[in-house]
Amino acid sequence: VAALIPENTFMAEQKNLEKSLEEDRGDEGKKTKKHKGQTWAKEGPLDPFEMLDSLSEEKQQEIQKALHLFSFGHGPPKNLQEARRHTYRFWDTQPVPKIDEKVTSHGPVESERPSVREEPFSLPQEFIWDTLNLDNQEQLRELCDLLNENYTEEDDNTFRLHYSPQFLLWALCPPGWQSQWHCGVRVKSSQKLVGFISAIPATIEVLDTELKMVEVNFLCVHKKLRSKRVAPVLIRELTRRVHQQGISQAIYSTSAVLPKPVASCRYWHRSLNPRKLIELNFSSLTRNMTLQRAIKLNRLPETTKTTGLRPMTVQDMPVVQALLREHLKAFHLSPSLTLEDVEHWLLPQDGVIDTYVVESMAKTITDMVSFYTLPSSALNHPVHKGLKAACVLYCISKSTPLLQLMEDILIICKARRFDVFSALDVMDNKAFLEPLKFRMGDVHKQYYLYNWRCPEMASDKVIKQSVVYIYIYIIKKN
Ligand SMILES: CCCCCCCCCCCCCC(=O)SCCNC(=O)CCNC(=O)[C@H](O)C(C)(C)COP(=O)(O)OP(=O)(O)OC[C@H]1O[C@@H](n2cnc3c(N)ncnc32)[C@H](O)[C@@H]1OP(=O)(O)O
Repeated sequence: VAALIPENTFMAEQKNLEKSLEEDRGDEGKKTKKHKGQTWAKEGPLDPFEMLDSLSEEKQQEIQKALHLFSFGHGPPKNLQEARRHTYRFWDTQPVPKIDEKVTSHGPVESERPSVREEPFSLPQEFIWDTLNLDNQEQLRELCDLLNENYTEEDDNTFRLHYSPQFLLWALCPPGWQSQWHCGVRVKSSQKLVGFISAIPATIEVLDTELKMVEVNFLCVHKKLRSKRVAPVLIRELTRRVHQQGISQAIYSTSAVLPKPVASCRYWHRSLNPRKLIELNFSSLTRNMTLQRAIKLNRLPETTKTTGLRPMTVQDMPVVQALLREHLKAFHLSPSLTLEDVEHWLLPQDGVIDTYVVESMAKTITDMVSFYTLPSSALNHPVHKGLKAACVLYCISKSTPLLQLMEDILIICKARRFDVFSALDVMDNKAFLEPLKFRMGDVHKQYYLYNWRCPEMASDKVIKQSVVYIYIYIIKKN
């Protein structure tokens, strides 16, 4: 790395950027000063973006591998012990409970309406804010590229996410979406998109309180701009834009441990194509396990058992909504879904979202399972081009035994050439994970509420599902 990057280039850039961002971090313990001109890139020895881009793909990958090796121990804490030792320069300034706080009460951390500043938070002069217009194909494609190349937490360049434009429209434009909540950062000179954060509207039941809030997702900073305090500026700017609409609470989930999780969940994975997963190094063979035994262990019946299991249609929407409403009542943290929400989030869309329902002899819908599709591409693999994952969103079984229903869904997914099926241990999922041979991943997912205090809850009391798993990271750790 040192040989490829002129000495001090990144250090100098980082100092300038840090300085500029600090001037805007008034509430990170420093007084806000007026923004002074910055000398990022142009007066430095070389623009690091141009320099790295001019290298061959092979060299860039070598650098990324090296950065990955040297980056252990950096980044936000991954567990509670690390969190207790970490100084949260940004998060300690936000209306969230402290990491060690014993929360026993419910309610807003700050109940007064915040005064909302009119103008956006300022960026170093080489960068500009850009509200993305996702109706514009070009901008949607740019967002796909940013996320597909940068939306992984740990990257050793073996896999790349493959969000499609349709998937992002599904995830980012549900009923009530607002374009100002699709908040991007571009390099002024080249217009390259290098940062993004989003919010979508959500009505969430937290215990017995229904709150209109936003769900924050797709926080992403280009790999070459990491660790420069860009993320806090993106979060502040999005918060300002959400406050402008009179909303003061948010829900979000990350694998990082921040102050302070309301619930912690874990990923589980079911191999549908064990040979491929092993060849791709996603799964590994444990001691005493041969490839043949792994294939046998994961074998599924050829045909499904449940009569009346079929894809959901528009006509099913009201019944599915009622089924969900009834089911969600049992949970402490759950979304409240309108008919339009059900249409948007659950109605099957090829390559994005699938929902299967069970129609009884009496023509009523008794059960449902939904899952979304998350493909990724394998980089530099001699045989395999990519990997197709299904991630469960909701499963409700009222009449069909849960194990039978889920096994049938696994059979359908295998027939549809999914390689792996993933689930979090939220809702009632624990009941089918081990019996159906899911394997526990070693990555946790923490759920957070912004500006809302509430005691910690067990994962099986949570039903809020985020549609954006950082899949590659999760699977490889399995
Ligand atoms: C009322 C409305 C409110 C709306 C807002 C509600 C809050 C929403 C909150 C966001 C919900 C997002 C939900 C999702 O999308 S979760 C998915 C997050 N994205 C990724 O993992 C993709 C790959 N990684 C990246 O792009 C970067 O590493 C990111 C952008 C994550 C951090 O960039 P970078 O690595 O270059 O770091 P920095 O130097 O700029 O900044 C360092 C500061 O940032 C804190 N940090 C690090 N990672 C996260 C994280 N995932 N959530 C919140 N904070 C995070 C960190 O503790 C430190 O603060 P502190 O330790 O000093 O205090």
